[in-house]
Amino acid sequence: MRVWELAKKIGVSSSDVITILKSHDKEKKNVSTLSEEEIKIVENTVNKPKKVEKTEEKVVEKLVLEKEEKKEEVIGEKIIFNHNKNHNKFNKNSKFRNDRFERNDREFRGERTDRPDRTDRNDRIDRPERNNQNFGERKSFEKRNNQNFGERKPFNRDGKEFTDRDGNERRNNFRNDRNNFENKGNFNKDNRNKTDRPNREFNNVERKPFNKERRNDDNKKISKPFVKEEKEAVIEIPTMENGVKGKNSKVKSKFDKKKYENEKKTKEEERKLKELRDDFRKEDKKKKVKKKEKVIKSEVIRDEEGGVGLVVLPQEISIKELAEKLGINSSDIIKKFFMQGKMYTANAILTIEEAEEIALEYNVIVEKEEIVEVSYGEKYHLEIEDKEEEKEHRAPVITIMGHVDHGKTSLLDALRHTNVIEGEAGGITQRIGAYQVVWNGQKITFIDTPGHEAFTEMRVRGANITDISILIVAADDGVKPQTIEAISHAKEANVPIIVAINKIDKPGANVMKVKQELLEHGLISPEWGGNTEMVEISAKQKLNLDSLLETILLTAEIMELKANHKKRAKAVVVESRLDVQMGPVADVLIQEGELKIGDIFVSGTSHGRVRSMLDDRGNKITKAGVSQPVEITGFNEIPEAGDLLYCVNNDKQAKKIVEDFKNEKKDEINKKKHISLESLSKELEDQQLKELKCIIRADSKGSAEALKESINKLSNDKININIIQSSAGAVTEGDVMLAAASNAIIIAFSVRPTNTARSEAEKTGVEIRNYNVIYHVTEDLEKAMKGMLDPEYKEIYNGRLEVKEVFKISNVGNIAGALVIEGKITRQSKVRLLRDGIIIHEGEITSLKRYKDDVKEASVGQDCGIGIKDFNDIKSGDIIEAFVVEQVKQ
Ligand SMILES: Nc1nc2c(ncn2[C@@H]2O[C@H](COP(=O)(O)OP(=O)(O)OP(=O)(O)O)[C@@H](O)[C@H]2O)c(=O)[nH]1
Repeated sequence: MRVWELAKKIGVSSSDVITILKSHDKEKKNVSTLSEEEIKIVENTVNKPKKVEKTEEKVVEKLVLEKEEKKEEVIGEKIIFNHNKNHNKFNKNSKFRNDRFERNDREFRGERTDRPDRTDRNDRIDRPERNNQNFGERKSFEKRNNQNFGERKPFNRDGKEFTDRDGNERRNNFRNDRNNFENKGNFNKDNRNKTDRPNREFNNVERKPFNKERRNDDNKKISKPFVKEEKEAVIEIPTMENGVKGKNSKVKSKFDKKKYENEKKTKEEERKLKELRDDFRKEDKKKKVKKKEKVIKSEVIRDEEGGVGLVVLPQEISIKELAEKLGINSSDIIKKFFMQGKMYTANAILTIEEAEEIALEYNVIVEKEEIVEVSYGEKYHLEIEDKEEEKEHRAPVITIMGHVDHGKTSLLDALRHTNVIEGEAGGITQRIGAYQVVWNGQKITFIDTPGHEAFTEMRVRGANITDISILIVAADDGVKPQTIEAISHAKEANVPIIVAINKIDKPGANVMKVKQELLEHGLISPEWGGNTEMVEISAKQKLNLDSLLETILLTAEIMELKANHKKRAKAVVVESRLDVQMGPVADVLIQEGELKIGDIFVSGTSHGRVRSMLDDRGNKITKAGVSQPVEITGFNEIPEAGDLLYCVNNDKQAKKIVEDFKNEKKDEINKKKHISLESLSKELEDQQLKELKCIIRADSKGSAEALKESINKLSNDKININIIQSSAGAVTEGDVMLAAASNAIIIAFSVRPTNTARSEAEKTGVEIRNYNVIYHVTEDLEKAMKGMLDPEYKEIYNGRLEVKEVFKISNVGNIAGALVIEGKITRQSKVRLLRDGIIIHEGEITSLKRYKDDVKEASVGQDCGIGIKDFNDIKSGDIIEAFVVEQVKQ
């Protein structure tokens, strides 16, 4: 007979049989065949408890009586001994067993069962034996019945004592448990009464929950708390034969009591701990405040106790911050302002003057914080400083500048072909924004964006990429306005100039004349004792190009141009565009390190990963070194020319930098203030400015010179006035760019800016001051230098109109038939009549009509007729600038 067969026969579980045999040192499995002797052992063991059971029942009855007296509830025990199959709806003995049989059966058939861990159950399984012998090991059952049951947890015999102490709660728990249990559907109610046990009188309706509880013993899918209770039950509760346990209920009662006490204790402890913590926090806070105060006080530097203090403050500060810095209460400051009739909150922002006023009341002098401009690279720790020994020679980077038609493009093209390897028909196929030539084994990089505007635009963006500037002057034309501009730009950028006197092949070429003119602008050739190299060339005929290249290399050698070739790359965007197929494309010039395919980078507001790389000849390459121009793709958006490109560690870092930079940029645009005459006095006061840079534009060369002389005389030991450019003609975009890059103001003498120059000035915040009397210019500058320039009136630009036709009307005069090309003109507008950017007349309008009607204003795109007061010299093509003058509120 096998174990499971015997178990089935005698009505116990196989595990019980195994356990019984185990206690007799016989290791058996469910399918093991049993000997006669083993069967007997099992049968004897199983039969014995019946007697005990009776004894137990008696004991239980006795205990129940005791329990009634003590009114202590015990939940499980009743059910343990509940053998009344008639009323025990939740009798789980049978269910328990049947389940087991069923499981054993399934197990035997090799089916998966949710059999719980047997090791956990062994204690329970050997119950029959325990009833006879093993209880004694722990505590003799008899002894317990007589003495110890009460000590532990006597039964609640009537099952109604759930109302004592935590009884209600417990009952609820049971209800909940029951619900939970039933919901899980683990309990087979149909089997509940399938027990052949006699004398189950203990059952009553109230005990249902207990039975349910007990069912959990077998149910391993029960919630955690249940399992926990079950475990405790295993230790504490005496059990009957065939694995029926009432311990769960008993333990439940014990557990609940303990739980209650524990909970109470824990809550009490928690409360105390919380109180303690709060106290501690309060103290900590106090300490912190004290500590803070100490720090705050230390911000005011005093020579001696009670002496005058000094504090450094930013341009704008909140009351709260000021109070902290002064080591006082913000409410004190608020009160002071309140007394002055100003209602401020602690977060109100004060001007430096207001802060100074407050500080003085506390005997503290304010020093204004110096604003240190941090570059993009420095801000995000992208600039890596190199040790001298890490740096190696690098190729020079050259820009060509000069007056229109003096041969910039011709020279760039000529130079481009100087190193075309023989047989390379067609020369360089890919034209990118820069290229490299090799001369005498040395590389020279040329930036292929001629013109000083491009050069300055890069400078405005903080990219000073040019090492040497080539100033091209046509020998047959001499120094022209743009030549002068180019000189100013190069000088301002502190870039050495090499003059290329071009077109020497032309019959009218006069090199001497050119050199003389250049001398006037501070460029003196070495033969005349100066240090500006001058090479006579012909770009068209490729004459003397080699000597130009040699001069470049020589100058570069003197400059000792070096860079670290081995670190992560830093580059500058020379040109950018959107390619339909490749997306954003940029021509970049490597300035440091090595750029490789796959490198992750940031560049201004864009970022990306180098997807493809082409050299200046259109060859696909995988890496590029210092001074090498390459075309790369992989940007998420088009970068701007002049943006610096830095390789970073990962995509995450790149995104973060760009996000930060975008936000910063927004703020900067709002904050960035360019120098103006009004701000001059303030900046002088703050000692932030030692030099005022001016760009002069006048209606004639003569007036420009006269103005330059008058202004130069104004320089004193406190401030130097530096005229970085002075020429005739309308204010150009280039002037504005130069002013923006150099923090200069533009003095427009009887001239006006071009449309693009005006919008650029608006964008960059460059001040263009309009004058038509030299005396007024010097007067304003003097006042500004003394800090006495109080602007009373401010000009507000309205719009521009182009004169299309002029109508002569008798008794009225000339009327301009004009089209509003920008903004608007109103009846109140003042006007300036401009011809070639030069102010011909400034005055008021007498009439503003559309068709035959008088109108208040005419907007962009509309035609109108304008009569100008006391002025008839209107010509077709003239520009009328409309503006209003407003008084500045003091
Ligand atoms: N004879 C002669 N003509 C030249 C020389 N270099 C340039 N040219 C001519 O001068 C004209 C203008 O030359 P570009 O190279 O276009 O001048 P640029 O300075 O680039 O002109 P922009 O791009 O308009 O500013 C062209 O017709 C050239 O052929 C030269 O060395 N000799």
